[in-house]
Amino acid sequence: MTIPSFVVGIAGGTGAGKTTVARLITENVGESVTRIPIDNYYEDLSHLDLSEREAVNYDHPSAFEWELLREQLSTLLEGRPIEMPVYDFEIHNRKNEPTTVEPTDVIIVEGILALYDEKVNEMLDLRLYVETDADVRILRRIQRDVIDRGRDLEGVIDQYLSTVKPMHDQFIEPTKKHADLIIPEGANSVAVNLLEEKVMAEVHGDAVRDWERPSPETRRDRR
Ligand SMILES: Nc1ncnc2c1ncn2[C@@H]1O[C@H](COP(=O)(O)OP(=O)(O)O)[C@@H](O)[C@H]1O
Ligand SMILES: Nc1ccn([C@@H]2O[C@H](COP(=O)(O)O)[C@@H](O)[C@H]2O)c(=O)n1
Repeated sequence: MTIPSFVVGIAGGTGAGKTTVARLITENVGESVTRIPIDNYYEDLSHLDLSEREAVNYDHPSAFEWELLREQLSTLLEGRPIEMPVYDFEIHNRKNEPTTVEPTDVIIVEGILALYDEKVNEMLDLRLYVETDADVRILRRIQRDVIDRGRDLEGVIDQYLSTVKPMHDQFIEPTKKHADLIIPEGANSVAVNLLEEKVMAEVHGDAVRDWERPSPETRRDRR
């Protein structure tokens, strides 16, 4: 049984480079890492038809099933496997079959609101916020949504202006204050190399953890 020793949260706006950072910092540690994309914890919307699901605001915190994420994360932290839901962006819903996820030394929790929920934050050993300019992010998003997620250009633009951008400003960007580190320009190589070394040290058991998370009060005092 593996009890995870290092849980990293990676938040940031759409297209900021969260998935890329997660991939790069873990690419040399093989199977010792588990990635938990919080997209998989979008609420089950099977009770809605496709056109209703298309109209949902997927950037609002209420779109996520936080209780399930908390529960499954703490199960992994106890060294037990979970049945993680799997999300399908083309149908705006979970797939029928979940996937079994075993606990590993390092766990990466990644998504636009990965630093939003207080209870999830408490389970994170390291909180990262990936920050990339909005113009770069929207260009990346258009490309990705049209090519990989089966969307049309007009729909991507409408969604960006009506929900993605306002929710980013209201809910996602403010979670930056919970971050231990802010990574500018997404996958910048200096930050990626440092974090990769840290992840490898955790996996090989020679990591030195000499920090203690400051309480919210101490953080405020430091400003
Ligand atoms: N530093 C970077 N330079 C160039 N392209 C990048 C960089 N980081 C990410 N990308 C590209 O931008 C797109 C979105 O990145 P991704 O990591 O999926 O973002 P997120 O997970 O934050 O939505 C992907 O096509 C990825 O290859
Ligand atoms: N059915 C859905 C669900 C989510 N989205 C968008 O995905 C974005 C989050 O994923 P990133 O990889 O970009 O971080 C989020 O901004 C949602 O708008 C969607 O379009 N459709």
